Amino acid sequence: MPSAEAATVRGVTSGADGLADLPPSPAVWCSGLRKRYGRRTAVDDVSFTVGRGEVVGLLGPNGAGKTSVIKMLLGLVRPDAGEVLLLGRPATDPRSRIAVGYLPELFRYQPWLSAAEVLDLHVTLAGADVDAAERRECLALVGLTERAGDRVGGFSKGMQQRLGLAVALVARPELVVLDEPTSALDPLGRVDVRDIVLSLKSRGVAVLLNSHLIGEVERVCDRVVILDGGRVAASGTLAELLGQREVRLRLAGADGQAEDRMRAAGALTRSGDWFTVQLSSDDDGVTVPDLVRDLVALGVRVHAVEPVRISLEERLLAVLRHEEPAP
Ligand SMILES: Nc1ncnc2c1ncn2[C@@H]1O[C@H](COP(=O)(O)OP(=O)(O)OP(=O)(O)O)[C@@H](O)[C@H]1O
Repeated sequence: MPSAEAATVRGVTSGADGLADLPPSPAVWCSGLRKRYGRRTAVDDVSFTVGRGEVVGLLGPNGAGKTSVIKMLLGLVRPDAGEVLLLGRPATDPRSRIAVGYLPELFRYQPWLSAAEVLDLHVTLAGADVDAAERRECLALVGLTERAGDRVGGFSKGMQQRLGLAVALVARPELVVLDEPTSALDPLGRVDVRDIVLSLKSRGVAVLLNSHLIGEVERVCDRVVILDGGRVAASGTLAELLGQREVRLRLAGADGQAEDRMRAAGALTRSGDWFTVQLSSDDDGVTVPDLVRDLVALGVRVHAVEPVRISLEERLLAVLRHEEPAP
């Protein structure tokens, strides 16, 4: 039983004083989301969760339904069916969105206001207690310190997207929803967003990230939900989706005994001083460390240990081309 469920059961069975043991509600919980536009089904029976402090990537081709799902989560589009809980409250309750930051796919801010004034406006709208120093820090985080007093009407698209990110972050959210946050950003800006997402995660803030930049998703996300034709085509942790199929070892002094030990871990191939061991799909994560320990004990010098797994891009393409069964 997953630990969260176990904790829930503990909390319920241990009576009133066990309430403190209850795990916090997920940042996002949605079940059976469905949306049709005319005769077109945009979203069909979509369910997933984003845990507290978890970074979840939403992937899928154009028109897969990613933005429609995000809008339904945030109450911007009414689902035809399904339920949403945000930070433990039904999404139909406006209070569910108090601690949610959102960067929309299409962002536009009041062109007559300065960047600092846009932030002030959003702090007021959120009813948050964020002092002037913290607002300045937020603009600094997205690289807009120099432009804080400039009118947004004169901003480039990338600068407006950076401002949108500051708007999403300024009221100290517990959940941040980013819909293609780097679509207008230069490579440095993309790295900034990656760092910001990782820093949110380290502070326990949950992030739902919709991005076509698969490398970005692979670097920052704990879990991925792949949508295709409005449905969840695959979902899971990166380890579940990508697996660890092989390990490559560069060894010196590997004799027959060392090769036998490697064969015990999986099928072995050799090219010079590189050895590749195929791992079994139900490997519980101890095979490689145990193997390295035993090789060292046999007097082998271990120069390199490289896990080999498919990239998220390869996995995504395989799922979308129906080449592999979805996990
Ligand atoms: N307001 C709308 N009216 C009619 N159809 C819509 C509307 N919004 C979305 N759709 C349709 O719903 C489907 C899903 O669109 P959505 O924008 O959710 O996809 P997406 O996965 O975010 O795509 P992209 O990666 O191109 O941004 C598409 O077929 C789209 O044409």
